[in-house]
Amino acid sequence: MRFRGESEALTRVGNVPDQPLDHDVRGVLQIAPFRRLWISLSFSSLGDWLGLLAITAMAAELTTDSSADQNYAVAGVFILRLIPALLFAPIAGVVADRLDRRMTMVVTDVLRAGLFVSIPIVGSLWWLLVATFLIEALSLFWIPAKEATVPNLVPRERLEAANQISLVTAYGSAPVAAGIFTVLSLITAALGARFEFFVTHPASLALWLNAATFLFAAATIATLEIPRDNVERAKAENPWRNLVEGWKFVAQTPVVRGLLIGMLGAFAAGGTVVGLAPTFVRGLGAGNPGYGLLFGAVFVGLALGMLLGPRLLAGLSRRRLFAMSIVAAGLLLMVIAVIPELPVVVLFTVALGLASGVAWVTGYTLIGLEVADELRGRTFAFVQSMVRLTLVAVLAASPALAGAVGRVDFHPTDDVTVAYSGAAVVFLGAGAVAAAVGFFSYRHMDDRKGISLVRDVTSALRRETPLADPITSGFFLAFEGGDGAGKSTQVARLAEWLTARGHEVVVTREPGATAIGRRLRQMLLDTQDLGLSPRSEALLYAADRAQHVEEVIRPALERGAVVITDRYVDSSIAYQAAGRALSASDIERLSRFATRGLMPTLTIVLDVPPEVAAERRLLPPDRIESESMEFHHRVRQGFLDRAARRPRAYFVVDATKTPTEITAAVLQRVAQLMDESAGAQRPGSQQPEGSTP
Ligand SMILES: Nc1ncnc2c1ncn2[C@@H]1O[C@H](COP(=O)(O)OP(=O)(O)O)[C@@H](O)[C@H]1O
Ligand SMILES: Cc1cn([C@H]2C[C@H](O)[C@@H](COP(=O)(O)OP(=O)(O)O)O2)c(=O)[nH]c1=O
Ligand SMILES: [Mg+2]
Repeated sequence: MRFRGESEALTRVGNVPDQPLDHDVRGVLQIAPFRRLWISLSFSSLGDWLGLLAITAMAAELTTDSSADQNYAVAGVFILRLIPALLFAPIAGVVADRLDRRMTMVVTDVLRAGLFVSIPIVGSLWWLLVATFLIEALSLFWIPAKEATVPNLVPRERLEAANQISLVTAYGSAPVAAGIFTVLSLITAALGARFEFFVTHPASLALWLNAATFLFAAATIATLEIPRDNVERAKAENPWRNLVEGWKFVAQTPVVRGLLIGMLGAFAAGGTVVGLAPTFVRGLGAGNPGYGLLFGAVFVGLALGMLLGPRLLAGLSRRRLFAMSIVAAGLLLMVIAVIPELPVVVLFTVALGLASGVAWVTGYTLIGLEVADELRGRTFAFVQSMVRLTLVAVLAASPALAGAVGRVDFHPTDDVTVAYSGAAVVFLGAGAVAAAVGFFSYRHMDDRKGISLVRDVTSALRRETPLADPITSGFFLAFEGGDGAGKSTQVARLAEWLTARGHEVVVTREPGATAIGRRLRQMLLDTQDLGLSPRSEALLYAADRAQHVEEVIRPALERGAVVITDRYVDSSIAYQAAGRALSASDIERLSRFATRGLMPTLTIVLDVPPEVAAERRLLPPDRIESESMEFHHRVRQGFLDRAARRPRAYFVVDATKTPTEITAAVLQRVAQLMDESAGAQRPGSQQPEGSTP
């Protein structure tokens, strides 16, 4: 069963955004409503960190008996912060989608402020734990409401910049909070001389300041207008159905599933690193300073990745970028595990942080771009709860696993021994898992199947227009060969056969299939010598082709038609590159620019010696036909070389045979191709029933 509104629930952008993503940070902050949300977010994240510091400090103070008890109290705080996610996240998602998101944020902020104020006043450990649990539960309602709101305030092309700012602010406020906490501790000490209360409750100031940040955040949000789409749809059903619908959506939508799996892989690996970093560093023979260095490296990398990564690869499909960065993070973790040298480890850790930062930002952006408003809250809530669940599981399991593995000695040669700690071995495994998961997620949601990743990445780095989305419907066949090889004859026969089999067939040619193209054709084939230079000739053919693809070929393929073109890119390679001796790679680049990378499924080359072809000619020769025999020999070789390089995409026929023989060979090959692709369940391909031979 498919999810009811899948096509509407996904707001499809296409992987190559129509408008390039705009990473101008100042620009996005000029959007007043987003700026207000961001200010509020900055204050509440500052408050969050401050609260975490204050609460853990207070938990330790309230349990003065023994250091073991203190550890338990602190661990208890962490566990209490994670548990609500499991219980409430799904409900929080439904709330974020059904209710007014602004009200949700304001109410949760005010309630959190109240709880923070109450902690030092009640002053007991049990209340501290209860309040922590409640605060975390409230945050769970606040987060999906906030995440789902960002795409409503910011135009799509600025969404990624908005996410970058939000994430960097959320994590960047941690050191600021630590600084404030230290200052507050000093003030508290001074106040303690006059008021007994501050001696017994040293974390109170931090908690109250924290409460103030939440009140401020609430006041800021209260003034915000949040436009919503389609809330009515979510409200039309009962909450229970909303919940089930949210789960189904996540489980049945490939992008979201791929995203979730990728994020879980990344967080599992990340959790392992956090949990085992101290042991791992000890295994390297580096103590606390090494640990600090490694932590710093992760944060520097994360910040770099969040800020620079998306900009560096602005033109790349976000789905590809997301999965790729998770694979990279996994591989980097494996490298870190096997090289037991601190400087190398630190360097790779920066890279690891970078890859994770990119994955994080793009993951959020993808949800914002591709999930429709009324399901977004539930999607974010789901991601949140799964991430936390994974973290708890991994944090609990990885130390035990590392202990069970123990030290492993590796002997590259007889007299050399490299010792690996259990932590290193677990890192290796976690890295492999993350890489595999990233690869799986890539396969799952790749939206540019058929376009090489390397190609996409290089053109993104070079700031070239990315190749267009691959065509997944219709069939694209090209006939190539010298003048008089018999192309027009064969095109007509193939078209007739395909039409008889029930296909919509579009027959077209180059140059001159469009109004612009016909004018270009006149210039190109005029026998009167206008002194056209080879480069300008190449550009005119490319201009004709660009118009041809845009006006004729792409629309027909999108309808699911079979397009047969008499000449295409290979003619330019053969005539302009091989014939006119221009650079083949220049011509190739020019053609890619003109076609945005659209290539035929199959190219049929009719191969004939130019002398034979010239004898078939009935009309007087045009400008190109008038070229020398050497020229036409080079052209012929140009076609054959090209076909030899990618034999699977070409079918070379000896065109000295009779037309009937050639047709038979061509029909057989085309029928085979269509059967193959019908077997491969190519979406949209027209395969009328009863037409298989
Ligand atoms: N296999 C063949 N053997 C002999 N003559 C052919 C063959 N195919 C086509 N012809 C003839 O050669 C001439 C050029 O054919 P055409 O299909 O227009 O070639 P192209 O489109 O490649 O220039 C036409 O007069 C056509 O009837
Ligand atoms: C499409 C294309 C054609 N040409 C030349 C080849 C042909 O001589 C001419 C097109 O003429 P046309 O009469 O359409 O071809 P044919 O004689 O094979 O039926 O343009 C190029 O040089 N470069 C190209 O990219
Ligand atoms: Mg022809």
